[in-house]
Order: sequence, then C-alpha cells, then structure tokens
Amino acid sequence: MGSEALVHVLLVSFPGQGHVNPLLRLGKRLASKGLLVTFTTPESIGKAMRKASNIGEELSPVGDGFIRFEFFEDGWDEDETRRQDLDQYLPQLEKVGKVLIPEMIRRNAEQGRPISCLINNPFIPWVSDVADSLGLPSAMLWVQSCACFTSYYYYYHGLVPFPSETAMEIDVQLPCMPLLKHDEVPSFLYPTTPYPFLRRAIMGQYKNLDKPFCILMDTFQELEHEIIEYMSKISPIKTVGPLFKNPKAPNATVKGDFMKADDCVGWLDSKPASSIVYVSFGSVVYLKQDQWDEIAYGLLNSGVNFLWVMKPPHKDSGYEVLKMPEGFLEKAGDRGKVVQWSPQEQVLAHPSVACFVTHCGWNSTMEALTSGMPVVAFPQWGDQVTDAKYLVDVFKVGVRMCRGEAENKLITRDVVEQCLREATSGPKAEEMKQNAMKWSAAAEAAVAEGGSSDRNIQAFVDEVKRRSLEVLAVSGKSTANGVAELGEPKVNGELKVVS
Ligand SMILES: O=c1ccn([C@@H]2O[C@H](COP(=O)(O)OP(=O)(O)O)[C@@H](O)[C@H]2O)c(=O)[nH]1
Ligand SMILES: O=C(/C=C/c1ccccc1)O[C@@H]1O[C@H](CO)[C@@H](O)[C@H](O)[C@H]1O
Repeated sequence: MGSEALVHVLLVSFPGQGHVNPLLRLGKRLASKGLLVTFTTPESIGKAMRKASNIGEELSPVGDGFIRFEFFEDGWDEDETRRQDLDQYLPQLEKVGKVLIPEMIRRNAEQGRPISCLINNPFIPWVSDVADSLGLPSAMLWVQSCACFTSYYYYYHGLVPFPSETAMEIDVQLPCMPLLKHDEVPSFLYPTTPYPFLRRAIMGQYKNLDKPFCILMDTFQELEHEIIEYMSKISPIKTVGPLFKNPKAPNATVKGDFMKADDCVGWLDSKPASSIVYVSFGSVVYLKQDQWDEIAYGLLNSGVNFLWVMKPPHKDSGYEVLKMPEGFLEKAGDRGKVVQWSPQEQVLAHPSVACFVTHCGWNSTMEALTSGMPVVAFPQWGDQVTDAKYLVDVFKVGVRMCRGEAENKLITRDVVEQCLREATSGPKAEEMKQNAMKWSAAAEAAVAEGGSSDRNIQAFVDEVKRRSLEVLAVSGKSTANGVAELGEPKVNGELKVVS
C-alpha cells in the first residue's frame, strides 16, 4: 500500500530532547500500526536532529506504516540567543506556530496527504487550539507520570492546598497517591520556582484539556495502577508506555537525538558484569562546579567503574563550562569513561551496567524501569522531584542522593560514595535489582501484543481512523484532495474555520 492511502497524523513537538523522544517514539508506534506520521518541531532543532540522527527527506517505513519529518521556521535568525530563554521563546513559538502549522496542514492536503489528527506534547498547548480551529481532532501526549499529571490537575482546579507563599512547607495528599512532602510536589508549582514560564505553559495545557479527545501517557497501567484508574474517570487517559519499546518495529533506526552519541559500547563490553555506574543528568540539568567535583571524588572513592555523561552547555545558555577536578581522569584511568552524549537506551540495557545515577527525568525513569536498572536519584526540579519519590518509595528501585535544587544543599563526596556502595552491593542493592527486574517484565508485557499499552494504542489508532472518515465527510467542505476546507490563518495567530 502506498503512503498516500494511509490515515495521516501530524505530531507537533516542543523542541526539547525530553519531549521529542517520547513523541517520536509514539510516532513510530503509530506508524508501526499502519498510519502515516509526520513529525514536526522547529527547524533549529530539525537541523541538529538531521546532523546527529538518521533523518532524511524521505519517508521511513516503520512496521505497517511510515514516518517522515517536516520542520518549521520559528521566525528568528539562526543565531538568535533568545531561544535559550523560554519566557520569550514559548510566546514566539505560539505566534509563529499558529500560522505555520495550518499552512503545513494545507500543504499536505494539497500534496494528497490530508491530515486527520494533530498530536502535541505539553509546553505548546496552542496546538490544541489550531486543531480545534480547523475542525481537526487532536490528542495530547503527556510525557510525564500520571502522578505528576494528577498533581497539576489538582493544582489547576484548586482542589487541595499546595505550597504557597504563606505556607511553603505543607505536604500534599492527593487521591491514590502517597503523601507528597512539600519538596516532592512538581517544583514548577512552588511559588518560588525559577521556571514560572513552564508552570504557565503547563497550566495552558490544563486550560485546553477539554480539546484533545484523548490524553495519551508514556506510563503503563501496572506501574501506576490506582492513580490511572482514578484519573481515567475524570480525563480521557490512555496509557501507552513505555514508548521506547516497540515490539512491532524493534529495529526502526529513526532517532531524534540532538547530539551524536559517543561510542562507548565497546568500552562497556570490556568490563565485568554489573560493575559500572552510569551517570547522566539528562539534556537540560546543569550542576554547579562544586557539586560536579563532589560527584567526581565520590565516584573515585567508591572504587566503582563509571560511564559519565558530561554534555557541553549550549553556547547561549549562560552556564559555565564544567571541568573535571585536576588529575581526575588520570586517577580514574580505565575505570572510568566520560562522554558528551551516550546511547542511553543501549547503555541501560548493557549487562556491565549495575546502576544509574539519574536526575529522574520521566524518560530516564521509564527507560531505567523498563531496563531493570536500579537507580540513585539525584533530582533537581519539575517532575524530577516527584519521580524520585516514586523511584525510591513506591517502585522501590532506588536510593536517594538528594531532594532537589530548591534545597540548595551541596551533596558531599562521602554521601555520593555511600549511595553508590548501597546501590551496587549488599542486600539493598539486590532487593532493588529484583524489583527493577519485576518492573521490566511488567513493562515488556504492557507493550507486547495484547498488553495494556498495546490495546490502548490499537484503540487509539482505530479511533483516529474512525474520526478521519468524519473529517473527510464534513458536509460540503471536502475538497478534491479529500480534506476538509480549512480557514485562513491570520497573522495575529487567530484562526477561523470557513463556514
Ligand atoms: O547522554 C544521554 C542523555 C540522555 N539521553 C536521552 O535523553 C532523554 C532525556 O529525557 P529525560 O526526560 O530523562 O530528561 P530531560 O533531558 O528531559 O531532562 C532520554 O530519552 C535519554 O535516553 C541520551 O540518549 N543520552
Ligand atoms: O525538556 C525539558 C525542558 C525544561 C527546561 C528548559 C529550559 C529551562 C528550564 C527548563 O524538561 C524535561 O522534560 C521532561 C518531560 O516533561 C521531564 O521529564 C524532565 O524532567 C525535564 O527536564
């Protein structure tokens, strides 16, 4: 079957690695179930993705369908420094996206690929408005845990008290969730958060929550059973995770890395089983130099082998370039390897790796759980502090090394060493490994044919196909290309459907 005959969905992503990865993984999953998927995000990131990853102009076959990429200009010069300031960049993306995404949709229709559904991730809630204005169905991929989704939901609707300027240290009890201490609540909700623009973006998504017909989540039924059951009665949630496992197309090579991964698998191969600690703080978190030094000495003093990701900061980020302490690499010798970016999925699946020191971003969390990998939790902000709580106290696969950036506390080399020892040897390490293996098996079962996430994906694909017929059948609005006639986008971002 040619790609023209397939139902076509457009995926619009916030330009962050932790958002592109799950949405692209969803795209591959939908393609493998027989859809044509177009993935889009701003060209500034498209450029990085083309350079680092296996992305071209052509259609890539994935399972029974195809995936392709089309990027859009964000209206700023290539070297514009304001992209690093989300307070300025998010409104710019909204202004430009509200014009360019409808143009992209129209162009695709003219080229014989009418789009039947839009899917976005949070931080760019205006995509739901675009879909609504054009009379197209939309869905949203929530890229964090259901527990975090619930926290934001309760905050948005003012259903329980959250930490506030007058009561900073209150704990929060939400239904079907453990009591969250004040510093375990997603930190964008603290009155003192340095990232109020992200709280605004997420609240924008909640304001728009009635627009998507479905909220897909990169988690799975068995992992967050009670809270998923509870929230499913309130919101049209469908769990489809872990998205990074795609049993129907396990060899799909399409990836969305912004940086080329350094080769480290040969080095991992050369080490004994369960002897390496993998250290990575994801794509956005940057630690201060004194904290970096303490981690370095903790690694040295613990005697473990280690693979450490030290990504260079973006040139416009304002972050200082971190240095390893004097003589560190010499002292570590072949016991340690430092890379700028790792092939994390492969690293976590490698038998030489014993545990993962992580900032607890949700992608890293899901990847660790699915790979049966115990963790040492080093959260900083946002959902990471809540994910750390779950990894340690609920999923029971982790030891806690810190409580988050808000605590403003230097974690000393002794604490680092003690946590590493606890996570790599002795009864606690064994128990965590067993629990992690249990989650790994549950995750594999969820995405296997007939598993909870597989059934949800199939139901979603069936619904998109059903709705695509409705889109095409909009009375009197079908064009020669079979797409509903679309309204003219206005320069101020307002869209109207032609009636
Ligand atoms: O060296 C690295 C570090 C991270 N990642 C990937 O980048 C994503 C990071 O997402 P996460 O939610 O964990 O953290 P964020 O970067 O958004 O803070 C995950 O899919 C990781 O597998 C990677 O491939 N190589
Ligand atoms: O991708 C981001 C971006 C956060 C950001 C960017 C600029 C300034 C401050 C913050 O966040 C990650 O998203 C993941 C998915 O929502 C999440 O799990 C990670 O914890 C975030 O780091």
